[in-house]
Formats: sequence, structure tokens, C-alpha cells
Amino acid sequence: METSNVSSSTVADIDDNPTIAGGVRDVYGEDRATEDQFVTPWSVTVASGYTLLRDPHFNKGLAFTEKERDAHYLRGLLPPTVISQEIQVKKMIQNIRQYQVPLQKYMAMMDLQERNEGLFYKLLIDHVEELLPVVYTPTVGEACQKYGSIFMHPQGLYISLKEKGRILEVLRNWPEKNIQVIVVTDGERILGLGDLGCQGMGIPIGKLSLYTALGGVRPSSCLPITIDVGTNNEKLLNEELYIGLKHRRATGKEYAELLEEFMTACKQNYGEKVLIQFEDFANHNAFDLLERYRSTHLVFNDDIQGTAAVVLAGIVSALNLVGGSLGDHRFLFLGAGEAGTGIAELIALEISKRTNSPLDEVSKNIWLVDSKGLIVSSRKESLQHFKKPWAHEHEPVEKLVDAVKQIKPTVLIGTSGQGRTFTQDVVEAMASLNKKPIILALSNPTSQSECTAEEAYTWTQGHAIFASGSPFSPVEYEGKVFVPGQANNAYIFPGFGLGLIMSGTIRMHDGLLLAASEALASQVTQEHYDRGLIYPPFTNIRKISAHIAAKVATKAYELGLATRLPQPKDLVKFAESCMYSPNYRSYR
Ligand SMILES: O=C([O-])CC(=O)C(=O)O
Ligand SMILES: [Mg+2]
Repeated sequence: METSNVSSSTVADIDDNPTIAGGVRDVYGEDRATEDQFVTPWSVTVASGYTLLRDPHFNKGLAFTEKERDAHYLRGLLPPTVISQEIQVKKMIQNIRQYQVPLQKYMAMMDLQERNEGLFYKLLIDHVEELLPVVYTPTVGEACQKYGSIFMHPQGLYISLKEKGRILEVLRNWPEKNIQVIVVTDGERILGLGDLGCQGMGIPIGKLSLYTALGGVRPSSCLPITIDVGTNNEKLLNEELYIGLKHRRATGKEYAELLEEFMTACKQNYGEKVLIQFEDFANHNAFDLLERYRSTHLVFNDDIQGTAAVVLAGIVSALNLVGGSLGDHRFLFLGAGEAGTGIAELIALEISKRTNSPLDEVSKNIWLVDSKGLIVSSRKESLQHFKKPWAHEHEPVEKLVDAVKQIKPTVLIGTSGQGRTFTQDVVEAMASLNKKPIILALSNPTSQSECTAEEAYTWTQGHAIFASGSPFSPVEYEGKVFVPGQANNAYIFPGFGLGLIMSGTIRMHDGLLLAASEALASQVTQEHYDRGLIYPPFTNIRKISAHIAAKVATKAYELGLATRLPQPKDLVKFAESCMYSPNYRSYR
């Protein structure tokens, strides 16, 4: 097997994307960090021949040209035909469409990602509407549930309690050094599916695929991590094929120490500006981690902050359909966890900003229901800290339908993780109170959605403005076609992350979230409103992400949080120029 070193194998066609982090280009045009802190225990050489075909970052399969086949010792290792990347995409999408079962499509996509990264991203970008539900929600949820049995190649980095005291060493085993985004989970609350332990790894992998496909962050700068402290899922603990630690979850000091070591090691190995996205942690850890690390690291909780930004954007655009200003509306949530309280807080911030009113004043229009009923002041003592700001004066109300009748919300938001909780009486009560009730069923995956699109439209006789976390197909009701929106944080986090990275932002700030949300809302046009949409279609998501990135970066410069100087003049153009392209490069 032939491998050539850096000097004997070069690339003719290095793309001219600017480098968005410190470092140098290697022969393939990939950014490589130079700082000593990134030194790995092994050296990087560039593969040729058989090794090149097995390297997903550089493999092009049948698209290797005759010249490349000669120069890189590929003769005989490929059938004689040479085809273009476009033909490869055509072939792959046909293959994927032949699978009837979503999980089979998912596995085919993961297999492609491990074989030919450029083709995987080209396919995903060119067919984003069709493939998003395959590599992401809802199919990724099923993949996590079955991860032990479908597991083929290890992807991402696993850090378990076994690695305690050695996390820095583990990070250095990862082949890429210039990491800009980490998505990390501990698997305790995977979508609305609960504790899936180590099998939650599907989530960071899926999220980071979207960072690249939707936000243009280079795949080599993305690192998916699962922290395994055990699982309380009895089914998994008793499963032969479970891939994680087979004991109950570590908590308290043991948990906090592992997380502290992890956070310290990330900063030490990747520097101050690495973005750490917390994903699908249980409530009790999610809020604490964000609070603990917000002043020392660049941290972002997608479930609290990303979801909040996307939902606020949807509500702001919905105002074009229902009328009134944001401050005129009344909001009722079912579910008072990360998503519910995160959205509530961002809505309050935006109203406060728009009306120049104090937060506790505007908060009075925002009500939450949890498993014990309406959150009211008489419950304050026993409430978790993140629910306390929403405990208003009111008599106790147990059932959601009664809360709807008494609070009279104009917007009903489901963040409960519990499917079918927006029952017919609840939705009908919303319709009797509002000409156009806004109903957002945000829990994922589809099985956990508070109601279906069909139910929302049918039970409101076509009057609902409806969006959901997981995708639903268009619904025909009395001869009219209704297109539900997908209020999923996938609209926000890729562009948001790109904005932070390209401006070298060092800390999170609520102003950045509001900027992202406003940028998304500004991408909804009259043509969309005419079709009843409150979100733009995903087809243009890269353009949308560039706008979000630019607005976030602008705000970061304004707040003095951006370290990339001088500030680029046209931040939209700059964002676009930073974006990873999945098109093959020529190898000399
Ligand atoms: O992953 C998704 O589709 C949205 C999300 O963050 C969650 O439901 O936890
Ligand atoms: Mg999540």
C-alpha cells in the first residue's frame, strides 16, 4: 500500500475560501492549526492509492479523473469509468429513494458520510428538504433508540467515566486539531424520547452535519462528543447490544467533576473561541451547565436558546398573519423545561426591548403549565428555579383545557415532550377564543408532537397558524392545502454558530440570540405569508444562514465580543465566502 508524504502530493485547485481561524493550509486546502497546543501523538501525511479511497475526507470514488488516478496510484483500484459528482449525486438520491424504511435511508446516509464526505454533503445540500428528516429529526431519534444494533463505524468522540483524569489525552486522539464547534450531549434527554445514554451520539453527529450542510462550517472543524456517565434507562441497561456504560447515571460531585474536566480540557486543547453547544441534557443539568460556564467559555444551549430564537422568529412573522404587536399577545405553554422557559424568556426580552417596559411587567402575559398544572404563585416555594419567574397570581388550575379557557391565550406552545397532549377540546378552545390561533407543537420526534398538523387544521376548521418541531406533510382540508411550518432550531444554530466563529466571538449574549431571531424572521417574505408560512422553506437555508451569521456577527462587534479584527465590511458576503463547499477539488 502506497502512501506519499505531503511534499510529493499536492493539490492544484485549492479553493479560495478565507481561513476563518488561525492556522495554515495543508496540501488539500484544509485549515490546519499550527500552535503547539494542537500537537497530536502522531503525524499527518497525505494518503494515496488504496488509503486515499478509504479516506472519507478526500475520497471521490469514480469521480477521480484519469490524471488523478495516475498521480495517486489509483489505477486498477477503480472500475475504468469516470463520472462527475453531479452524476454521483443523481445515483445516490435514486438509491436512497429506493429504501422504504426511514432508518434504512439514515443508515445509507451515514455509510456515505463515512465513505465520501464531499458527496454526502453535496447530496444533503442539493436535496435538503428531502434529506433533512433522514439525517436529522425525526429519523435520528429512532436511530439513537436502535444505535446499538445499527452501529457500524464509530463516529465522534466518546468520553466516559472510564476516561476521568485523561480527557485531554482523549481529545488529542481525535484526528482533527482545529476544532471550532463541539456539540456535546450526555444522552439524558434525547429529543422527547428520554434517557438514551451513550446512544444519544446520533444527536451531536446529526447536529454537526447540519452545521456543515446548512451553515457551511467545515466538517473538519466539527467535533461530536458524547459524555457517558451511565444511563437510568432500564431497557438499555439490560440490552446485550447497548454500547455504553452499564450502570446507573453518576450524579452530583462525580458528574460535576467530569464535566469540569471536560470543559477545561476543551479550552486548553482548542482555545478560548471554541463553541461548545450543549444538546439534549436533562433540565437539571442543562440550566446549571449554561450558568456555570457562560462567563468562562463560549457556550450555547440549543434546546434553551436555539429553540427560543427560532420560535420567537416564527411568532414575530405570524404577527403578519394575525395582526397586533408582540406585546398584545398572550402566551400559554404546556411544558416548563428547557425549551418552554427558554422561549418564554426570549419572548419577554423582545417585548421588553420593543415596548421599553420592565421584564417582570411583560412577563405577566406569559403563562406556563407543567405536569402539576398552571404555574401560579402559590406553588412558588416548591418550584425549580427556572420556573419561578413565571409563577403569577392566579388560582390553581390543573388541566390544560381549563388553563386555556381561563388565561385566554392567543398563542399555545407545546414543549412538553409528551405526544397528543393538545387534545381536541384544547385546540377547539383555542379556536373559539381566537380568529387565527397560533398553535406550535414543538416536541420531537413526530411521535411526541403535542398534536398533528391535520388535527390542528381540522379542529380549528382551517384557522390555525400551525408549526411543529418535527416535519409534517401539507394537509388538505376542505379543498384547501395548508403547509405547516417546522419550528426547529435547525433554522438557527448553523447560521448562529457560523456568525460566532467568523467573528471570533468569545462569549454568549442574549443580544446575539435576538439578532439571530430577527434575522430569521426577516427572511420570511410576503410570498411566504400569502401561502400561510411563518418560516421560509429550507431550500434556501444556506442563504438564510449567511444572513443570520451576518446579523449575529454585527451584534457581536457592537457588543465588543468579536475578536476578529478588522471587522469585514460586508458581513453577508464574508459569511458566504467562509462557507464550506462540498464540490470536489482537483488533486494534482
Ligand atoms: O433535535 C431537534 O430536532 C430539536 C431539538 O433540539 C430537540 O428536540 O431536542
Ligand atoms: Mg435538542
